Amino acid sequence: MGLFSFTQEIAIDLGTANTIIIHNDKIVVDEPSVVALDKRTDKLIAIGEKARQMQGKENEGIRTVRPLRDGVIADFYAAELMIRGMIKMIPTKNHLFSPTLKMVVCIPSGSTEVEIRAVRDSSEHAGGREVYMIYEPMAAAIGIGIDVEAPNGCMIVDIGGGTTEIAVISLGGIVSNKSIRIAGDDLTLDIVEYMGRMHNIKVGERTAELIKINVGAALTDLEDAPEDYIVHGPNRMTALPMQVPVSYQEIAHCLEKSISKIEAAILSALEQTPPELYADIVQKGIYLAGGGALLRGLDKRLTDKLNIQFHIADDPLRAVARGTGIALKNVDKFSFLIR
Ligand SMILES: Nc1ncnc2c1ncn2[C@@H]1O[C@H](COP(=O)(O)OP(=O)(O)OP(=O)(O)O)[C@@H](O)[C@H]1O
Repeated sequence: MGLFSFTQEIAIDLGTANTIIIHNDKIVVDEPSVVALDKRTDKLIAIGEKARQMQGKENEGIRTVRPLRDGVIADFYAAELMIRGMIKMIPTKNHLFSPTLKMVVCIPSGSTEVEIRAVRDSSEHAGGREVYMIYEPMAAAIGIGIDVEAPNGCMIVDIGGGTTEIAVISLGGIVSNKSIRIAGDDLTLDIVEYMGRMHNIKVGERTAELIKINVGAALTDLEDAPEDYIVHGPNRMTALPMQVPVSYQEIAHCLEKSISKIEAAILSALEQTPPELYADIVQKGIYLAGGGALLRGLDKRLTDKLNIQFHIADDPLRAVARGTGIALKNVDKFSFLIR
């Protein structure tokens, strides 16, 4: 290394929907996991929010790409450009020399060897010299503030964009885990399909996501009910503009099937949990993390259905990133990090 080389330590929550980077205990990047590329040359045009704004509005020369699908890298080239570009967004005092990167990156607990390799390769190509990986539910648990090394079982349900990860953690390891490819993005697609079928209105994924955020619900009877949300878009048949008020009750119906699948996966994970750990989980409750945890009434629905208390993590969209940041400071201590 040269005389002026310095090490920058970063933690990356590389998500299907959002990527968050932590540096010096602070969130320095929080952007949608999207890149816009020149169709002809494959050159990078925009990253993150700027690229997201181009989604669905591309002209002939531009394509937007989400490099991750279902929690894993689906497009290596785009993933590398995205990681590199987001690292460049980190405000740094020293612009003259590029730093040596020490990174902790989180990966879905169901990742195959090939998928883990893909994250490592992309991180190294983006400048990582020392790359550690951590499983997402472990990072979520640490981010929630759980002592993951204690001889106590805890269950984390992390509902992200592409995957729902359900894991039981004890003594610094994942005892059992279940990862299903039904999560926030599937709920969004349910809404796209529903709006077309029931209201004859064509909506894109961004509008459907806004519907989910504004009136998405897991119960048809909410104590704190949101007002109807007005959706604007073209009629599917006539292409004329229309506006439709949507209530949370109808969105709860529309999401029912996917939520039931998440519920069934949690139940099956509980069935596979060893009895001693099961008792700990019943006593402490189950923790919900990831953006999906924000769906109205989900915690209540699960609590009532399974008769175990569900707790929503503080700022659930950032729990995994917070935990990854803590792991970064403890790379010598946490033996469960993948080197
Ligand atoms: N208020 C909300 N209500 C419901 N869903 C929400 C809300 N806010 C965000 N989401 C959803 O959360 C998902 C993103 O969550 P998160 O950032 O935890 O996922 P990710 O880490 O990018 O994905 P993955 O873990 O699958 O790789 C998106 O599908 C988004 O639509």
